[in-house]
This record gives sequence, structure tokens and C-alpha cells, in this order.
Amino acid sequence: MTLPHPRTDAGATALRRLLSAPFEAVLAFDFDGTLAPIVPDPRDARAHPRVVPELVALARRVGAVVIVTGRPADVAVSYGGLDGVDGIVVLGHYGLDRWENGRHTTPEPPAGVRDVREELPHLLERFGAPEGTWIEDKGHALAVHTRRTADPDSALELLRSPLAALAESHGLVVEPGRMVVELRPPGMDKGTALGRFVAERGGSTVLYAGDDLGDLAAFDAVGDLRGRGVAGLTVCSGSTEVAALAERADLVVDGPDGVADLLAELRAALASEG
Ligand SMILES: O=P(O)(O)OC[C@H]1O[C@H](O[C@H]2O[C@H](CO)[C@@H](O)[C@H](O)[C@H]2O)[C@H](O)[C@@H](O)[C@@H]1O
Repeated sequence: MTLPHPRTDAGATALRRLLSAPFEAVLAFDFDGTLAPIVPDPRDARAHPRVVPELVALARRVGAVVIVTGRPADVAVSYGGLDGVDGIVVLGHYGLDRWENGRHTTPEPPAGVRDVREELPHLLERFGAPEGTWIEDKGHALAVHTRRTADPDSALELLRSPLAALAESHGLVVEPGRMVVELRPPGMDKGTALGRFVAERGGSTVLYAGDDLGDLAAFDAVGDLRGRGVAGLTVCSGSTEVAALAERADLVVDGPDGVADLLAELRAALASEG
């Protein structure tokens, strides 16, 4: 079992530093598509079976393990079985809420979310959203999924601008993703969440792994952190659905299976370093 080689010098430097000073490292992961395989119904998403055991082992050997997700933090904990990982922190809703040591802290949702909740079904009907279009109500955000329609890409195209207009009229922003458009509060993204977390923990290395467009902000944050002396390694959990992340990553692995392999390789490498 050998660790893969990052294709950039910056990534290789970060991996070396992670292995030589693991207690100064922050390991950060997206949830869906990275730790959890993509499934048709978002309510069925669960962590890859090898992920939690590997995170449990890694959490004992690194500075911090953090999940940065578009899910509500408590939902990611429950779907992922993440409460089994000692010391893990879960930043949900792109960083708006936080789960740590069994405690979930979350702000009040803005009024715009309530209004969008009311109007969204009518909008979908008015614009002829095809059968299989599904609204995920996340409390602080609403996500319109098309994965279970006959033609998910066309359904997304049909709905993209009406959803953007609805979001804007209620002070929300749209977050595009894998067969989904989310209408969510502005003012937070995965990059801000990751940057703040690394500052809070004082890490000298950060690894961030993601699979979707919302993870690009976290990749940007890794770039900013490098400018401030923090070594950074970006990992793409590769898929046929999103090319933009793979183009920017220091390392591309084969979906959640590949992420689970990487975790196992990191764990083995850290164990052999003593
Ligand atoms: O930031 P993440 O943890 O990656 O969450 C992003 C969105 O993931 C979920 O949707 C995605 O995964 C579903 C389950 O595999 C899949 O059916 C869907 O097509 C994907 O877009 C989740 O439902 C969203 O709320 C998250 O924002």
C-alpha cells in the first residue's frame, strides 16, 4: 500500500509535511461524493463502509479532522455515523452550522428561506419541472434535485434561471451542484469555513478533499493558506459529472472508493512513521 504522488510541487510538499508533522495537520473532507457514494435519493446517502474506521484511526494521529458539507451538520453526522470519530468537527450548511462533541449549534434561518419554501412548489409546477424533480428541505436552505428525472441535465437547465430569480428575490443565493440547485443564505462558503477552522486550530498543513463545485471555494482557501505559509494538498474525488475540480486538484482519486484507499494509505504511512 503506497501513497499516490501529487502532481504538483505544492501538493507534494504538503504531503511530506503532513507525514513529518501530523499533529499540525488538518484533514478536511466534503461528505456527499467524497466520503459517501452518490446515490439517487439523498436520504439514502451513507458513508463509504471503510471511511469511518479509517477516520477513527487517523483522528488519533493528526491535529484535526473536519467535515465541511452542504448538508445540515447533524444530518451529515447521522448519515455518516461520524459521531464514532473522536474529536471530529462537522461544519454544515457550507459553514453556517457546527457539530462538535455531540453539540449542534445553528443560527436562525433567514426569512427568505420560509418564503422560498412556500413559493418553490408553485414555481416548479409553473415551469413544468419533470417527474422525479424533488425538493430537499434542509431547514436553512432548499435544494432542488433532478437526478431522479428521465433527463437530469435538461431538467436542471430548464429550472436554473427561474430558481436563480426566485433566490434573488428573497435575498438567497444559488449553489449549483451534482444534479442539484440549492437556494441558500448568502455570506458563507466552504472556503471561509475551512480558512476559519484552520486558523482556529493553528494547523501548518491542510488536506482538503471534495468532489463538487461547492468545493472550489475550499480549494481557493487552500491556495490562500499556502500564501500564509500553510502547506496545502487538494484532492478531487473524481467522477464523470464534474470536471472543474479535477483540473484544479493536486491529486485525483477514483471517487469515494479512492478516498477510502487514500485514507488507508495515509493511516499506514503515519503508523510506519511511528
Ligand atoms: O457538500 P456535500 O456534503 O457534498 O453536499 C452537497 C449536496 O449533497 C447532496 O446531494 C448530492 O448527493 C446526493 C446523494 O448521493 C445525490 O442524490 C445528489 O444528486 C447530489 O447532488 C445533498 O442532498 C445536498 O443537500 C448537498 O448540498
